[in-house]
Amino acid sequence: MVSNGDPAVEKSEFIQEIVRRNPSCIPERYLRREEDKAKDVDMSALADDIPVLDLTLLSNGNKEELQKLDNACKDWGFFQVTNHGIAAEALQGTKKATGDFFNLPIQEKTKYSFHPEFKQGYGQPFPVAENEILDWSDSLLLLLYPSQNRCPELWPARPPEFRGFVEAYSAGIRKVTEELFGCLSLIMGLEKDTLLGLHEEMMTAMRMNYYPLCCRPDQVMDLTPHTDVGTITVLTQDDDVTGLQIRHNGGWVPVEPLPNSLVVNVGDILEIWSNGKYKSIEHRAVTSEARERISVALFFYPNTEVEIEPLEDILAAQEWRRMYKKVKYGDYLKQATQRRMQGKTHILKFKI
Ligand SMILES: O=C(O)CCC(=O)C(=O)O
Ligand SMILES: [Fe+2]
Repeated sequence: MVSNGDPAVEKSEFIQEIVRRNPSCIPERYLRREEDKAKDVDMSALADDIPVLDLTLLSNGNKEELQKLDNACKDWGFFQVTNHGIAAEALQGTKKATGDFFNLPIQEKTKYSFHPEFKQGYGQPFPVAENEILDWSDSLLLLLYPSQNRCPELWPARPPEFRGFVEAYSAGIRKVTEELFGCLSLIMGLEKDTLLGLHEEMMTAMRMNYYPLCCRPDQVMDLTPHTDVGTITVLTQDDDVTGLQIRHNGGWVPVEPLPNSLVVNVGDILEIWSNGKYKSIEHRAVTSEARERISVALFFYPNTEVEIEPLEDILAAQEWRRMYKKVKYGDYLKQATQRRMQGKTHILKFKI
């Protein structure tokens, strides 16, 4: 019996609090279904095949590396990036500040509780249906760019270095992202500044994920399988605990942390712009060890007024038909945030 049946515990919104009160309790609402577990196909043997790219080579126009980027986006939708120019101290400091925030007393953290109107803050960002199984994670979501989307009152004051790290880290990751969009534009046969320009104003949101330890990690899901709804996502994760898994050939492949590297994935909008050439891949978080884990994801997405559809130049160069309808990004985002992330459900609505 893993659930202790205490209704006060079962209603708590923060899994970290539930674990703190009783580390051996797994409330019913967090237990995975047996039939879902039975569908898991372990493909960890392929972990070493997930591409690792060198950003300096990419930026210098190295043909072989650019070809690897093209293959990575086509075949995996995920890759790791080294030589990206972000100092190890900035990466480690951001993760440490994230951990320090989550380790504050709950009364301190709830000062930054999720604000439904501003759509950011600490806590569950999506409405959850009564019968839905909950994820074994808590998160802090902050909208960073454009700066008028910021809610300074939802930026934690503790630890004191939190704000400085987020500012420096997100500025560094935006530069990496701009560089990647330049390289992607070139390999898609477009002008170098096309993809960045298509955003009109590149928006950025940051989700800090905290996965508390679990006495029976096999019984829970840290983060439900989903795709990201922007153009690309750049993530930094703990160096010494594997948790992120990606869908590949019907199974799940772990993304083994490569210290001080970044994990990048294709989001739904890049899949649409490329008319399906690049894939927004389902991913999830699980832990096989009784360990806590942290990840920090930066999501990049276009201005909400931008009309999203397969690019004309791409269609002209492809042998297959147009695969997605036109949609205003704000409408895409609205339908995607009305319910919890789940599989590829959002993009499927716009498939022709
Ligand atoms: O924690 C991870 O590695 C994955 C996080 C993620 O997929 C997300 O925040 O969208
Ligand atoms: Fe994600």
